[in-house]
Amino acid sequence: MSRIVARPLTRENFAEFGDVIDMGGDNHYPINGGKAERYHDLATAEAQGPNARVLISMVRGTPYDFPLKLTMVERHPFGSQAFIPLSPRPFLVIVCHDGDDGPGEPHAFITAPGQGVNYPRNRWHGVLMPIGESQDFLVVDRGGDGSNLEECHFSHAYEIHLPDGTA
Ligand SMILES: NC(=O)N[C@@H](O)C(=O)O
Ligand code: NI
Repeated sequence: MSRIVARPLTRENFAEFGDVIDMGGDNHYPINGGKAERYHDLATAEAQGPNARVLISMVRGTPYDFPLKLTMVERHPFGSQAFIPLSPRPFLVIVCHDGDDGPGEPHAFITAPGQGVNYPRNRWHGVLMPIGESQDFLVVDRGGDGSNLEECHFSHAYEIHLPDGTA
């Protein structure tokens, strides 16, 4: 089984896959007379297809055991999907570029505590994977008619490891 070790997620190394949702970017400015700072335009929510609209939901995810046997990734053909953690804990992010016939090799990242991600429409990704304990997330994705879920089961599984020292 191919072994993949997750690497720390940064704006730079995740840029080819999607958007990072945190306060580490440069696009921020004061609002409300200086009583608040807005971290602006971190990601775009995409919603296409019949009766499409952008949804804001919450998800309580249960943790996965590691090393993880990754057998499947999914994508959403009609819209993007963002996961913003409501607690300052890292979670695992799996993404793939498009391959010749389905997803390419998986790339595994571990977020910084509190960091969220946005998968653009049709980005292959692993399902939500908390680490160590249950974690709540805000989810921004697409609602509407039609099937917005496409799954791909790999012909061979991948063994996903967390970096040494991850809780
Ligand atoms: N179905 C759902 O809300 N979540 C998945 O799409 C996922 O990416 O975890
Ligand atoms: Ni998804």
